[in-house]
Amino acid sequence: MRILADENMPLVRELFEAHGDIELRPGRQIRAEHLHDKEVLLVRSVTRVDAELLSESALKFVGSATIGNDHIDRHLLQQRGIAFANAPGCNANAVAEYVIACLDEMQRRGVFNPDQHAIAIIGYGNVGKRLAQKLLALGWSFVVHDPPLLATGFTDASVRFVNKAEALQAQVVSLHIPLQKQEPWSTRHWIGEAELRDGKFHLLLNTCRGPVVDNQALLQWLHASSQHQAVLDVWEHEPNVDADLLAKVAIATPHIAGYSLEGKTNGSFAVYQAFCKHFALSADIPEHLQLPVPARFALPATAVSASQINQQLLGFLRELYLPTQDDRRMREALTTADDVAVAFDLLRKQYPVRRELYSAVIEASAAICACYANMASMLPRV
Ligand SMILES: NC(=O)c1ccc[n+]([C@@H]2O[C@H](COP(=O)([O-])OP(=O)(O)OC[C@H]3O[C@@H](n4cnc5c(N)ncnc54)[C@H](O)[C@@H]3O)[C@@H](O)[C@H]2O)c1
Ligand SMILES: O=C(O)[C@H](O)[C@H](O)COP(=O)(O)O
Repeated sequence: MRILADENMPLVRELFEAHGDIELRPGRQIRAEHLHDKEVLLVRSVTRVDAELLSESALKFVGSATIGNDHIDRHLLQQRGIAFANAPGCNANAVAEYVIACLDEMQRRGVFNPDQHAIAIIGYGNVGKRLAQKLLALGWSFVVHDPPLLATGFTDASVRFVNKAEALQAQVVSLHIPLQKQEPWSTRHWIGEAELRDGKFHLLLNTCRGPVVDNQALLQWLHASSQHQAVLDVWEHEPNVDADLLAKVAIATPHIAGYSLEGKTNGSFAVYQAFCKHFALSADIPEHLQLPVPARFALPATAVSASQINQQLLGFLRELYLPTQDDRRMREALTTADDVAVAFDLLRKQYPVRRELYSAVIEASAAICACYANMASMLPRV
């Protein structure tokens, strides 16, 4: 079998080489002429899989090691009888930890106060649910907006669902919806001039897709008041980041919210398992490719109240991940770059190893475990 894969897919060679010849290329440079002799294409979000790319191909399987699918023409794949798999949920915990880490930083800067501010989670899918679990565990108040999910009959008594207007009355809005065109749930410029004018939120976090927010309207909103703050991991017209917007954003990162080692590796594993299923191959993942535990933390026996434990947990998260380091690297790289797009992609390609608190081991006394049973999502292996 001949396989073409994005070079930024971790473990791709180790996983797939037993099943065929693998050629690796930078995702943005994958072209139709590279596919004429391939049966399998493995991509990330930067490769548009459309009629132009598939014009010379006889592909049988396309895999995307991502949650988002907006770069894939799935209708076309279906028409052409090409199997497709992505990696739902692979980096959901990474994104949720990124959002908590950013809120923690905004709390430190006095922009976010969990005792006074509510967070609106927009989109209650894999990421939104993970984030909600962590907010519940931390005791930070939030509401949820996801009408397409409610339209399926979904219920969840642990959260409060609100309509869009009500969601935008929250002080903080965090976006976790797909970029999609289909009405009635189209999400391009879901936050635009009207939402920025009529909403009450003063802090906007976008970790889903750049075009979900009208970036020019956002820039004007940021100029209008120093109270208005934004955390952007994704950008309209990525990798061409607008320099004025970059300068005004509180925390800026190069589309890495999901780039924990776990998040990226899970993406490769999920695509590998779907590939094996499709071609009826054994899908065992060798033990030596499983990730080691990233860290062991101990909760002091003196931390008995919920707020003391929360502070400890946020401290552990800070030890594993500080979004301010990504922010600094991005500003340094982009403000000195001859070519912003190249610099943006290089930051992503050379992203340092980042591990999740979720896969750390946290030691705690039996009393804390009993009192904190509800913190399962923050304390996975007490
Ligand atoms: N920055 C990153 O690194 C990163 C990582 C992972 C995912 N993402 C993005 O985040 C998005 C969400 O991820 P997920 O895993 O939670 O996806 P998901 O598919 O599990 O959930 C998306 C949720 O959004 C809801 N939704 C769809 N349209 C909506 C609308 N118009 N209004 C309100 N809700 C709507 C859906 O009903 C669904 O529940 C992905 O599509 C991807 O684009 C970004
Ligand atoms: O949708 C996702 O899973 C992420 O946004 C995406 O995977 C980011 O990383 P990329 O595929 O661009 O490397």
